[in-house]
Amino acid sequence: MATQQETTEARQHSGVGFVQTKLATLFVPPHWLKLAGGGELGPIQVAYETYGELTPAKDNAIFICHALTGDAHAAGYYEDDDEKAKPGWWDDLIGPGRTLDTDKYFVICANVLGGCQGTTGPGSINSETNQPYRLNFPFITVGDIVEVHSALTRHLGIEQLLAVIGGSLGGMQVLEWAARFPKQLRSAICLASAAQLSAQGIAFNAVGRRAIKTDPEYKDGEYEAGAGPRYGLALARMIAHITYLSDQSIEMKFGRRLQDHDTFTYEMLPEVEFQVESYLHYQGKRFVERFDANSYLYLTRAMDYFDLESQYGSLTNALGKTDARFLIASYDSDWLFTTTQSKEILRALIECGKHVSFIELKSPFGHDSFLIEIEQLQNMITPFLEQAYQSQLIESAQKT
Ligand SMILES: CC(=O)SCCNC(=O)CCNC(=O)[C@H](O)C(C)(C)COP(=O)(O)OP(=O)(O)OC[C@H]1O[C@@H](n2cnc3c(N)ncnc32)[C@H](O)[C@@H]1OP(=O)(O)O
Ligand SMILES: N[C@@H](CCO)C(=O)O
Repeated sequence: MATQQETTEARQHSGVGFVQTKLATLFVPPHWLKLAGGGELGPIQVAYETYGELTPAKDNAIFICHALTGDAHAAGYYEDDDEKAKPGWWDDLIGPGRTLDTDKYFVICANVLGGCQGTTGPGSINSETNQPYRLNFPFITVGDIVEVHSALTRHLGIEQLLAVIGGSLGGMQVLEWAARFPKQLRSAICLASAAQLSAQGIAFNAVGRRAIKTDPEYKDGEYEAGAGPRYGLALARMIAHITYLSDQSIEMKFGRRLQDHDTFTYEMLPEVEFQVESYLHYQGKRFVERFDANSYLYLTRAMDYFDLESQYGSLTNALGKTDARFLIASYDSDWLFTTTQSKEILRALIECGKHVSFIELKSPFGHDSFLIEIEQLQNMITPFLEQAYQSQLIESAQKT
């Protein structure tokens, strides 16, 4: 077994090595963020990480938009991580020589507005009352989330991003970014996402929220930090997690196998008989350790509200103003964000004459494939980014 020192050294020399989360304070009053749902918010603290170096021309930046429960920690390790800690959630894709090659690109990832991993959200202190916002936090939309990311990009001195990339809720942000700030991105990669959350998606979110709100520990959102509706939040995650899997992956991983015994117990307790039950309980338990219930309510609502077509009149109106090149990818086993939904985006982009590539990737892993199928992502994204990078270099050379 590796010693602590060996583990530390191995981490320091793998990928981007040790990283730190940074904080930016934006929308300092009177420059409030005007929210889509009405009202305004400020100041807003944003937790973000960067990997690689920004060029003097500030033309090599890539922004990663994370999904529902992700965070700014996309790559590397923190120096004080314990031995069991895993690297950032997309570590295999980010680093020297990797797809988001930090020898070449400056990669940014920020926690979303409304989140609970450093960016202002319902658990943050409202500077006007000195109390956590809790349910006094205003309703937010994907548009508001993108406003904050866009402001962070400008705060870092970057006028135009080489690429914006994200899966699921992250993909919604990519589309919204192209619609809202069409000139701020040169290319856009939208994975396992859609231009609107389906009715089925809203339905699952509704059940999750109900699980949280009916937990007696929810206390109308007035629970103390570190406490709260653990049972309801775990249940919400268990339900949601099923939607991130596929029938095939559940069969593959667990089938009907039993967890700790060879025959049925014919007992109601302990509750865990099958491996899949144990797995879901584990996913629920892990989730409660890292996520806040009020954030979950606000962010799932933001997803429910997302509908580019109704917001901009049509998808072509929404996506017609940008000159960005698009890469759209869906997964054949994803029943939460389907290929049909990705094709709606594709159709609109073709209709308005945009440069777009589309692929339906084959994977048994359902919606979460974009977190798991790293090799596929490498094969698809590396050349797409290289092309964006080269065309940028040519354009810059022509200008000088
Ligand atoms: C997208 C963003 O922006 S970031 C947010 C992404 N992160 C998350 O969603 C965190 C939650 N994690 C996950 O959803 C998944 O682990 C993924 C998608 C990240 C990776 O998927 P996979 O590699 O297929 O892992 P899988 O879903 O099989 O889970 C493995 C875990 O289940 C545990 N497990 C497997 N079988 C069982 C079982 N029968 N009983 C209990 N636990 C089990 C494993 O021990 C392992 O635990 P660990 O994560 O502590 O190491
Ligand atoms: N499993 C990922 C993707 C959900 O869309 C998450 O929790 O963020």
